Amino acid sequence: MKNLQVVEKEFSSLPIIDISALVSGKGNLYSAASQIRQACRESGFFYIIGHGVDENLQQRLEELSRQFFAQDLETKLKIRMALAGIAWRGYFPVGGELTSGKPDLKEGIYFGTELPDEHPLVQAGTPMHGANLFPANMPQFGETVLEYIEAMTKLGHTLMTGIAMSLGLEESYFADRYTSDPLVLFRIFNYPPNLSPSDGNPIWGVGEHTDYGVLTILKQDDSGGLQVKSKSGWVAAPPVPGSFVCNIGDMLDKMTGGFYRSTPHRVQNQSQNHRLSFPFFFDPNFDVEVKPIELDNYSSE
Ligand SMILES: O=C(O)CCC(=O)C(=O)O
Ligand SMILES: [Fe+2]
Repeated sequence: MKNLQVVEKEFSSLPIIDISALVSGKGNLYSAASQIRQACRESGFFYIIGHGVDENLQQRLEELSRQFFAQDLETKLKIRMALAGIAWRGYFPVGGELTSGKPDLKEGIYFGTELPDEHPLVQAGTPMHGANLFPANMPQFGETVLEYIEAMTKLGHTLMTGIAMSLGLEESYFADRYTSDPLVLFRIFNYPPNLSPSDGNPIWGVGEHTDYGVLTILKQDDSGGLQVKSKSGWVAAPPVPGSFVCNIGDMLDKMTGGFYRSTPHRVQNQSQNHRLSFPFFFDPNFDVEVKPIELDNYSSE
């Protein structure tokens, strides 16, 4: 999370970019790349459509997630984060996660690439590497999460080719240097309906923050509540059917010397329902050192 005092840019909405050419490798790849460039310069946020991620898989994931969170706390705590140690996986209850020191109004589960105990990195005690904690009473949940992680990892690689092209770099720039074995973090959050406090201070589902990594790809349900910080105020990022919301994290902001923006955002569930969201964080290989990207076209739009 970067220093939030950076100069914000003005924007009033987030663009919707059709990335089907990047996914298929056919058609006008440069049009998608130039739209990505503009979005990353302006707000660091954009919707994608034409991504090809199976709708049925997404529905199954959402349904199973609702079933998981609807269980009593004791059952959910059977996969609590403390049981996974440094692998950093499992369930945390409402109030169990803080943003800038304040508890968020959400519960959630952390997942990552599934690695068996015998894997050398797990044996070596590498942080964030290990087996997932899946609920034993819902066998389909684990399978579906792994299928989704696979689909999103593929999408992450595709988007990184688009981002490379958008910077005028060769398509494989990130794959060659940084993301051949990406660190992926997948979270599922459940934001309870927001019971407005009597003192008038809003309770945030997630307080204002920027994302740490390179790229975040977010699936959200139809509740709404995500807001992105523009110079003159907060811009809503409401659900758009069939889309994901993508945003740039601090690492890519740093790598481009701030040319691409890691923009503060926050969540408040103002609906009467439980809001589910599914952020997928696509980050560089765990042991790689991230360096500035030398570009000669930083100044041109
Ligand atoms: O739930 C959301 O819509 C966004 C969550 C988020 O910003 C994050 O996990 O970094
Ligand atoms: Fe975020």
